[in-house]
Amino acid sequence: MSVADLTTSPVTSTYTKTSSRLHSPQLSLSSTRLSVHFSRSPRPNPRAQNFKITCSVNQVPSPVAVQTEEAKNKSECFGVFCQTYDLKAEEETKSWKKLINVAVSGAAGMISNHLLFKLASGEVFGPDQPIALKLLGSERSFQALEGVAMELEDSLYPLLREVSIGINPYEVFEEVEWALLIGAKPRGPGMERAGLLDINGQIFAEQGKALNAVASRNVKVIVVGNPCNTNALICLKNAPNIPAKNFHALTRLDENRAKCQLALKAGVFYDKVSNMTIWGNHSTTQVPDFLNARINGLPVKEVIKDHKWLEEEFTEKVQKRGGVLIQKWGRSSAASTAVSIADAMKSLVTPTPEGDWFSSGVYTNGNPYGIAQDIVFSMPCRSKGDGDYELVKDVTFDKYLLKRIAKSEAELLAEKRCVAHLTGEGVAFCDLPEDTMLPGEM
Ligand SMILES: NC(=O)C1=CN([C@@H]2O[C@H](COP(=O)(O)OP(=O)(O)OC[C@H]3O[C@@H](n4cnc5c(N)ncnc54)[C@H](OP(=O)(O)O)[C@@H]3O)[C@@H](O)[C@H]2O)C=CC1
Ligand SMILES: O=C([O-])CC(=O)C(=O)O
Repeated sequence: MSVADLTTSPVTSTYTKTSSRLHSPQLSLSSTRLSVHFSRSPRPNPRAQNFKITCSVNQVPSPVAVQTEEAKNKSECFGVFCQTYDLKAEEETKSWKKLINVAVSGAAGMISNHLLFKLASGEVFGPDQPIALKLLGSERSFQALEGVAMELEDSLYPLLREVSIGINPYEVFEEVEWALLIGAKPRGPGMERAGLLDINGQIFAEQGKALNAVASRNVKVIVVGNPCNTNALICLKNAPNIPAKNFHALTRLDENRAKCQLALKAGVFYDKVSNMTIWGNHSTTQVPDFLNARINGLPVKEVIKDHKWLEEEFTEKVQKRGGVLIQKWGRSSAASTAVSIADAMKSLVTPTPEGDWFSSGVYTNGNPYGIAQDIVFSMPCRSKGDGDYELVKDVTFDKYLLKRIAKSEAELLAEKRCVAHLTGEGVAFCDLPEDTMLPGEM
């Protein structure tokens, strides 16, 4: 649609998507206004070279409404974050790093409500890293998203330089260096897991396409929305121009839960537990690895002699921790999930302590453990702090561990068959094992 079309015909579409970088006018619908944004790509400075028209739905904008001032440049900027300021000068005087763009989907949800404030405070990227938050919601949540943005305004975070809100992933993901994909439909009563895989899979297929079209070529993607491993697989398959290695499914919450349980049993503080791997799916088949984990630098089995507890109670406690919490709290883990997302990000931007590792659900191609190729599986990783990671080679396996890993692997292969229509691999065929559940399901 062109400006000429807009001036002569009523607007009927709610918003449009583009399949490539934004060369053409973009429409987006908020609850009260329709904004048309023109941007030129590539955009070295997102605050330059833009023109914005803001008009009410059903109103015909006049060409004189086209505004070119610097102050109106940021598409979808929110409130105080639309003020002009000289970030470059501040970067120089404060020795700040270059602004980093972080997109968060499901931004009006419970997990985001904790995470956004951690990100804005500098807890993840450090006190010298200014940040732009790009919040993705939907028509359903737009008003709530405005409320979230208002709370961010009122928090006066020095490092938070931009907040923008939108419902079109092709706009929100533009040039982002991190994408935290949290938004997903929760599984409701009576809903089959296959149904959840399909509904949420479609969200992640679309978001993968949008990332592929407009995000930074080296964007790091953390998928949180469940079923997160298979959603991450769908997302990366729809983003062929972004390295598959850059996609993560969040299993850090499971790692943190496992460390806590081992510390409790051993009677030590949880910072004494290291080398904790979660293998496999973020589901009740996940495998918390007590064979390679350490307490005070010693193998867990030397510290906790009750091996039956390790194999049975410990493993099940970690697998079902989310469900027990839902029973107590009436809703699923939000604060601890946000903490674990921050932990997962910090693990990628700071060097992993010597000898230790962290868990993340990552793409299996080329893995040294013999796990099936072409799925997203939680495995032990190390990072130099550059946003990238490598898989840890020096881990050992025994029969128990291999058998459990094989079960989680089989589950993920079945999930993959269920979403073949979303990964470009043909006709879906769903034969999920019956006991497959999310950690929050009991
Ligand atoms: N990997 C992990 O360790 C964990 C993963 N999770 C998962 O994270 C996700 C988000 O959890 P949480 O923030 O607590 O959930 P909330 O229900 O609070 O928020 C989820 C957001 O998802 C969005 N959404 C997208 N599509 C739909 C849809 N079809 N129906 C309803 N909402 C939709 C909504 O935002 P909008 O309307 O803006 O799209 C909503 O705000 C869930 O999938 C949950 O299972 C939770 C805990 C741990
Ligand atoms: O099942 C859920 O939505 C919650 C979840 O993932 C968890 O607590 O680990």
